[in-house]
Amino acid sequence: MSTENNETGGSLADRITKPDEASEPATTTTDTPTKSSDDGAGTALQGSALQEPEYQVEVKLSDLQADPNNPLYSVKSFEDLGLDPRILKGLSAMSFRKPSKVQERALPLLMQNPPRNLVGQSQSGTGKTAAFVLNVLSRVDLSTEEMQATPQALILAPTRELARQIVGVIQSMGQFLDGLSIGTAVPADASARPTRMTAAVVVGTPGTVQDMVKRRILNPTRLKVLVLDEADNMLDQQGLGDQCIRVKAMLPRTIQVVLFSATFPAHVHRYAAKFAPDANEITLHHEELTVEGIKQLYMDCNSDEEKYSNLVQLYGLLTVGSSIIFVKTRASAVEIEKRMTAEGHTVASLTGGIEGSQRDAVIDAFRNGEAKVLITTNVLARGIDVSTVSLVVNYDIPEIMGPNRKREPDYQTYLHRIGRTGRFGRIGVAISFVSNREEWDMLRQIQQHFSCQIDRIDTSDWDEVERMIKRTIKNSRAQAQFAKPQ
Ligand SMILES: Nc1ncnc2c1ncn2[C@@H]1O[C@H](COP(=O)(O)OP(=O)(O)OP(=O)(O)O)[C@@H](O)[C@H]1O
Repeated sequence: MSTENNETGGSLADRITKPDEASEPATTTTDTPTKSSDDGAGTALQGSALQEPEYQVEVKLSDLQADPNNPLYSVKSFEDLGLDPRILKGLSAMSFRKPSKVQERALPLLMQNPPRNLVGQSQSGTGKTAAFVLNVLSRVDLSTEEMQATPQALILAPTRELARQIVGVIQSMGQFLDGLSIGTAVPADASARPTRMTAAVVVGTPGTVQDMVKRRILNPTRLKVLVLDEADNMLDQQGLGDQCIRVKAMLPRTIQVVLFSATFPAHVHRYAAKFAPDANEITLHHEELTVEGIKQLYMDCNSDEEKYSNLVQLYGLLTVGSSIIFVKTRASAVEIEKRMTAEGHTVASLTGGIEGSQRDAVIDAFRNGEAKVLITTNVLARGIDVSTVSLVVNYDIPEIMGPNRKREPDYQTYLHRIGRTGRFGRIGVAISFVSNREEWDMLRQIQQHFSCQIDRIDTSDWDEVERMIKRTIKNSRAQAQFAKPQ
């Protein structure tokens, strides 16, 4: 086991656009599991099966899961992991046939008694959510009505979109557990009134949860599991980190602390070890972090205006599946959306600047395929799982301000952004736009840091660009169809 080295330090304040506001009133919706929902990876998987026949993923998956070098590989079955039969039924309903590597390794460590803390790392899209959700569902006591209404597990995520997605996964996985209710604690619209949290599993953003505990509408005394998803971001980002520490200070001392992320830069890893003392660890080298199924490309643009015209040229390709365009600021997301819409293209945008219910409507439309091109900031860089995303565009290279106010690549965010495609064995394309020397240097550093290849797209022949990208996206489908069971 080893940890990452040579990570850039510095504040991550710029990485996520206003993910949560402690001062905003909380929304506390409580859900009971149903066989489908409009949010969450479980649904995305079932939903995508409607658009892409299931075998296209299944056939490829079984090959990948049989390769010991693949992060999706496992020796054991879910049955071998000692899960409750009702949970196994939930997994089967979601078409989860075999655990991934991180699920196989993490679950025995998470489920051991007495409980031990865990710091777990695994590549984007390899099933970390299921790893912590299965532990949570295995540990909650639903034997009485009183316990069913008592918060026992708390899962914190950096954004409302990710919190809602995790709720969707728990609903799907726990659909056969009688009496399971799941509460969502995310910032509410100004008009909403917070209500008492009466769910066994609570998923929320740190500021809102902190606020609810303070107001005594969330009783923390019976909590036995605390999960931080995207833990490096949660602990390192200004504001979020403080909120997480304050929330933890209000919880029982014996609580099991579980931290998951695809990235744990060295300085956060040291800190994580304090937040989750004596933890078991699953870690990766940073060279191991890129996902094989994601083809990384870049495009030379001579100016900002050329970035825009290249994006418009790409529009036909962006709608082959679904696409996410990452930009640096809220203002440019809105501006590009307006401009493209005025020119007759159908695009949506989601930033931290819009109200919660509107954000929910945009992400839901993107999940169900109504909106196929989404322009966003780093607010959606992490965790979002929409299996139909085949193309990610870094309109602006993710960067942070390093020492001496020098622009430096934001390695973690690059990895999380491109990881919105190529999920759980799927193939995807990530294109980064480079419009000046500094951006070019940053891209080169990213390539060196992850020891990965980022190929140039020659934009002198757009027909060839189109053919090349389509070939890459479609190759996976062709292979899968070729192997279609008769
Ligand atoms: N064992 C499994 N079999 C089939 N599909 C799975 C399995 N585990 C997870 N998945 C699917 O894989 C996708 C990615 O999972 P998940 O969102 O948990 O990834 P992650 O590791 O948390 O990624 P990120 O680092 O980007 O947050 C989801 O659509 C999920 O439903």
